[in-house]
Parts: sequence; C-alpha cells; structure tokens
Amino acid sequence: MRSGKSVQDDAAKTWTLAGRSISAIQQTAALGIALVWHYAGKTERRLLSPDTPLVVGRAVPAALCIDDRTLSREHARFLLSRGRVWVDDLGSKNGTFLDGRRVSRAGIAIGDEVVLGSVALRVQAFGAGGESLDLEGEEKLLRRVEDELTRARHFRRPFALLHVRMSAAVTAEGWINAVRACLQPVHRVALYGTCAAHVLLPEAGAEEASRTAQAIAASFVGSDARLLVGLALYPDAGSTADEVFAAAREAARHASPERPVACGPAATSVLAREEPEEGGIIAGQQMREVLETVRRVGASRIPVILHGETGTGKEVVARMIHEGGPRKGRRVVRVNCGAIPKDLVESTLFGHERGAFTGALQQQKGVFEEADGGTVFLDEIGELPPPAQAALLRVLESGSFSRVGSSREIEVDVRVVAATHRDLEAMAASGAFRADLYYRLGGVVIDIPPLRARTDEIEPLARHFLRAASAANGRHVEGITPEALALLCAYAWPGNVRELRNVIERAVVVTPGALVGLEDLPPRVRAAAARGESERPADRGTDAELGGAPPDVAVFCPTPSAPKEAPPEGGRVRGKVQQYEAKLLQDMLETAGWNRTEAARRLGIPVRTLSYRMKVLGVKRPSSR
Ligand SMILES: Nc1ncnc2c1ncn2[C@@H]1O[C@H](COP(=O)(O)OP(=O)(O)OP(=O)(O)O)[C@@H](O)[C@H]1O
Repeated sequence: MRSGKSVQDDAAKTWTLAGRSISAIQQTAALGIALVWHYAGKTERRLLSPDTPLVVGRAVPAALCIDDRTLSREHARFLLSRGRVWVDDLGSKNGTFLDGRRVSRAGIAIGDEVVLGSVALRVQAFGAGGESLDLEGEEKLLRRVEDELTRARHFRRPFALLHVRMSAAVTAEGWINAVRACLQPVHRVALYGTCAAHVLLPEAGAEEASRTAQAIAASFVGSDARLLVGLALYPDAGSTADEVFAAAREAARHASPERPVACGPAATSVLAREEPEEGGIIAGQQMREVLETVRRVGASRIPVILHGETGTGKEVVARMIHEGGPRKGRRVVRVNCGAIPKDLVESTLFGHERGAFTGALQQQKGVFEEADGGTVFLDEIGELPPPAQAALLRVLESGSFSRVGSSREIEVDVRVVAATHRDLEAMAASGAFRADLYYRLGGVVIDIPPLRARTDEIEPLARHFLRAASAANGRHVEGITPEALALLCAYAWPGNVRELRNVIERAVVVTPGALVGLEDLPPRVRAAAARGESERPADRGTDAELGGAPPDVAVFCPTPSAPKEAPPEGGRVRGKVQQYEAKLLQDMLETAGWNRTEAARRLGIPVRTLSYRMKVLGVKRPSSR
C-alpha cells in the first residue's frame, strides 16, 4: 500500500500529461535516474540531474572519468531532459553504440545500455531509498516475452503479461515503487512512457497472475488517479509477442476505477452483439478488392476462409463479413482453435453435460450454441486437432451436433468464418488437415496481404491509430513528423497491422511533444530501417504529417458505406505506390529466376496473390514481352 502521504501532500508535485514540459521520468516516481557501469572489477553509478549535462570521457575536463583507453577524453554527453535520457557522441574516436548501432544522438530508455568505446553504461532507475528498481528497457522485455512464448509452447507452461496504467492523465510520485513492491525478483518490469508499465510474470497461471494484478491495483490509490491493470494470459492471449502485448493493453483499456483489473481475451469470446464495433480502415487498392469480395459474400451463408499472416486483420475482416450480412446485430463468437487444450476442443465447440468428464461440474453450452443465429469465427483453424476436425465436418454437413456426454441432437443456424496463417490447401494436400473439411470451410478463400505488400495503407492506418490512442490516453498528439512517417513506411512490419498499432500507441504514450518523432519509435523499427531491411516507397512529400487531410481512405462501418472517391492527390500517391510495388515484385522475381513459388515465398505472400498482382500491375518476364 502507498504509505502515509495524502494525495494533497503531493498536489504540488503532480503534473499533467497534456502540459508536460518538465522531466517526466523524474516526476514519475521520485526516481533517481543513474548511469551504472562495471569497470575494473567494480560496479559504479552516477545520478543524472534533470537538465544538467554530464560529459563522460577518459580524463578531465570530462565530469565523469573512466580510465579506459577505448574512450576519448570527452567521449559523450548525457542529458536527462523532457522525460528521456539523451546521449550525444562528442566526435569520439571509437564511437557511441546503442543496440549495436553507432549513433551520434539517441534517446535511451530506462534499462537500456549504451556502449562508449568498449565500456557499457546502463541507464537505471533507483527508488527513494537508493534501491535499484530493476527496470528493463522495452526492447529487452519484448525479447523476454518472445523467449517466454518459446518456452511456454515447448513445455506447455503458462505465463502472464500485465499492462499497468494510471487511470487519469495525472500522476504522482511513488507508483512505480508501489508496483515493484508487489513483485518478486523473477518478475520483469519495463516502463512504458511515464504513466504505464509492462510486467512479465513468468510461469504464472491464472490464479497467481490475478492475485498479483489485484495487489498492484490496490497498491496505489489516490483521490482522482489509481492504477488500472490489464491481464493477458498465455495461451489465451495469443501466440506472438505482439498479440500478447496488444491483449494486455486492450484489457487495461477495459479496466476502470470500479473494476481495476480486467482480463484479456479468453480462448473464446463474443466479438459483436447489438453494439456497433470499431470500424476497420480500408485504404489501399488491394484491401478494396478484399472489401469487394467481403460485400459479395456478406449477404450469403457461404463459408469463408480468411488466409493471411498474423496481425493482417483477419478478425477485422471476419467482423465485416458478419456486419455486412443479415446476421448483423447477432453474435459473432470467436474461438481460437490453437489456444484450447486438446482435450477440451470438442466441449468448447459443442458444450458438455454435467459429469461428462472430470471437471465438468455443470452443463455448459459450446461456441456453436452461443452463436445460434449469428457467426462462429474459427480462428487458427489450422491448429484444430483431427478428432475435432471430424466433429466439425459433421456439424457443417448436418447442421446439428450433440454436447459431450449427451446423445441429444441440437440444431443451430450459424455462419462459419475460419481464419489461418497456414497454407491450408497445402496441408490438405499433404494430409495434415482433412481435405473434405477444407473444401467445406473454404466456399470462398480470401487472401489478406501482409502490410509490407500494401504500403499505401501505412499512413492512413497510422493516422487512425494515432487519433484513437490520443483520445484513449487523454493526450493531444496531433501527427507524425515526415521523418518518422518515412521510417514507418520503410519498415517491413513482420507483425503487420497489429505491430503498427502497437508502435503508434506506444509512441503516443511516450512522446513528450505534439508530434510523434523518430525518437518515439521503438529501437527495432529505427534499427531495421537504418539497416535498409525494406525499401522506401516512392517519395511521400513534406506534407505527409498525419493529422492533415486524410488521403484515399474508406472506413468500413457496421452500416456499409461506399469507399470515398480518391481525390487527385490520392490517385497520384497510389500510382507511385503501384510503381513501387511493381518494381518490388519485378526485383524479387528477377532474384528468384522468375520462379513464382520462390518469389512468393521470399515476399511472404501466397503464389496466387503474386500471380494476381502481377496481372493487375502488368509485371511480365522480359523475354515474354
Ligand atoms: N483494416 C484495419 N483497420 C483498423 N484496424 C485494423 C485493421 N486491420 C487490423 N487492424 C488492427 O490490427 C490488430 C490485428 O488485427 P486482427 O486481430 O484482425 O488480425 P489477425 O489477422 O486476425 O491476427 P491473428 O492471426 O494474430 O489472429 C487489431 O488490433 C485490429 O484492430
């Protein structure tokens, strides 16, 4: 619990996010921010004073001298300012490195390490009593979550991720200390901006994670601000780090002072009922074609398979199909076929009677019964175990099923939409998935391209996420600088739209200004773009700051609306993007000796999509022209 002091005591020290012109880290938790380094067998530290530069070098006049030959006399300057630690290389001989990249100026997060010559200095946070708060850099926590996922998958063990945030855009000193006090050394914490944090609980199951989350929520209670906690549990929360982070953040959004702990999605969840859902953005040519198909299939009952990489928007499209048809207003029940323990798949889908198996303490309806009159969204269908595949086929053929432990036939009227990132067709051909089920489910197969193949959508999607995150966090972030936007467009987005959303939401929380700049993007995005892992799209001009007039964007709302006509500028930009895409396909095909299967593999898209785009864009093998 927060000790002694009242919120009034702290009134002079509270600060608002909207007007944060002062040192955010310093205000956050009476934190001491220090440089910590290990040299000649000793670990030392030096506190950074806000807005007071500290020059590190080998000898005076550097204020902090480390007698190492790889350091220049005055090697680098550190400054704690506007809620960040900044490092400037002072023209050193051996360089200043962040994440293995030589930098002349960079912002450093708490927990991050900077290397001067061959001396590593870590930025660390210390509590009022001088104790290390053991905070990690966000990237390091991300890597830990990835490691946890691998371990959890391999050994079938649980883990949890918490997203902790302040309920109001006001914070007071002490909350990070309060959170740390609820945790054990094995738990890892990264500050996410200055009014939110992520907490990784390795090996924690539902009960332990919920206990810890409740303790955190109760650890800091002010009159108008308190801690809210979103809890994401593996495997329900998803199978990639991006999904787990998004689930925890989404859960935190649903927490409130009255209900300060909220859980992320369960393996099954109701996506839509009467209330309208947040619309999806359809802005690019390729997604307009997807939207056309969605409109065509929406009115019918034909089963649909959505195929695309993780985070491309399959669930968003599933909802569009549901909302675009006569079942609109009824339930969409989603089930993540990959997140249900094998022995429970059938009871999850079809329900069970009391006593049907150990632990079946009461009768329970399954997903198909819950969705009667609406849509069942079978996510990760490729992970469905063979016995459940057989049972699902029976339902699709007969329209009826029976609960586990009962022989009574139940009839339901549901539409089935399935999604997968796997090549189901190939799985069916090799026998890894029932071919008869594949053909039953795939009345129509819709390919959702990865974000890197629809770069024309990056800007409008980023704009959309920026607006939503600004509103949700009580921030007034108005746009993105052209440099940061160029970087977003150059990045390859392995986690697709979900990753873009995570990156923008993070940037909105951490930026001290009104525009998201380069420094507000995670190091991995900056580093990948700097390494040139993806080419930039055509020149986007200088008026590309988000917050201006939207380009060619259609917002799919529950009430279908026709896409807006492209304004002339939108057309020009689209033309450039198509040129860029055509060149990308041509280059990749050249590299692959015009072997389409190989080129598609390298691009990360199905061969069918590659062939289609080649046709649309007029990409042909030179000799056949
Ligand atoms: N067109 C879009 N407009 C707005 N938001 C989108 C769009 N596409 C995806 N998103 C957002 O990106 C995130 C991932 O989308 P979604 O869950 O639909 O992807 P998915 O392909 O189903 O992922 P997975 O395969 O991992 O389940 C969600 O937060 C979603 O709201």
